[in-house]
Amino acid sequence: MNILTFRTQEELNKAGAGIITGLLQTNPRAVLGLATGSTPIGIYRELVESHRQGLVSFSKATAFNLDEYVGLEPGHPASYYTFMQEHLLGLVDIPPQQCHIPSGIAPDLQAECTRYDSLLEEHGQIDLQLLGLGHNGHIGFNEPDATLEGGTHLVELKESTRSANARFFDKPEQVPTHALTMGVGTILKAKMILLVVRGADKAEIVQRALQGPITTDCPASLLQTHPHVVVLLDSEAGGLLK
Ligand SMILES: O=P(O)(O)OC[C@H]1O[C@](O)(CO)[C@@H](O)[C@@H]1O
Repeated sequence: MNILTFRTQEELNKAGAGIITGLLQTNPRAVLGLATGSTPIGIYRELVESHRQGLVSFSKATAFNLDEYVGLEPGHPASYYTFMQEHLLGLVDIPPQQCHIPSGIAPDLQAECTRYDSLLEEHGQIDLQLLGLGHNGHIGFNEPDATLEGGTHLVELKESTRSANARFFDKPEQVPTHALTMGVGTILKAKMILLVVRGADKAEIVQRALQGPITTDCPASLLQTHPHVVVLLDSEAGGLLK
């Protein structure tokens, strides 16, 4: 595991975008696993800028998003579909048919999970999986539990996750109770994982995830078993590392 700590958000954003740009320059057909939340926004901003400057193209890449809320139409302002359109996918040259995200409004959610896994399977391995980290150690929406799922599945969100994400909604009660998420098995199958964490409020979970016991109580701790993880931290998030 390669842990890099940055003094400024700008340096961190440029480093993250540089890794993704470098991958696309050597492998334009790369399969990217993408994340939502506040954490990747600055990296996406840098990628959009690099694309504007003609330094990187997404035209042959494929994107798979980690997760989506159940019950939100793609056009809902807080859906992860909208998030990705506004922050990256709608701003670069990736064709829409190469962008995938689970549908949270599918009439049969189990069938939707199976469809998403089949699509992932067809594309082989994800080349680079970008991840943020939940305060409770979740990756994607894989919440702490006695067991974790390998493939895409329906998850009931923890109250702490719902309140952490309430800032994206008008009222806290509008935060959906459930989501579809890629499983930990799919995440760990990626060739490379880029975990990004910012802020003092995540320093404790960063320490547990990267240096604590490997346990399903902290899903991100399973990343310790992966052969190629790069972690980008700001100095606050890395403040409790030993
Ligand atoms: O980056 P944030 O907003 O702190 O969110 C943390 C994590 O929770 C999620 O929003 C749930 O999937 C992730 O996308 C994100 O990595």
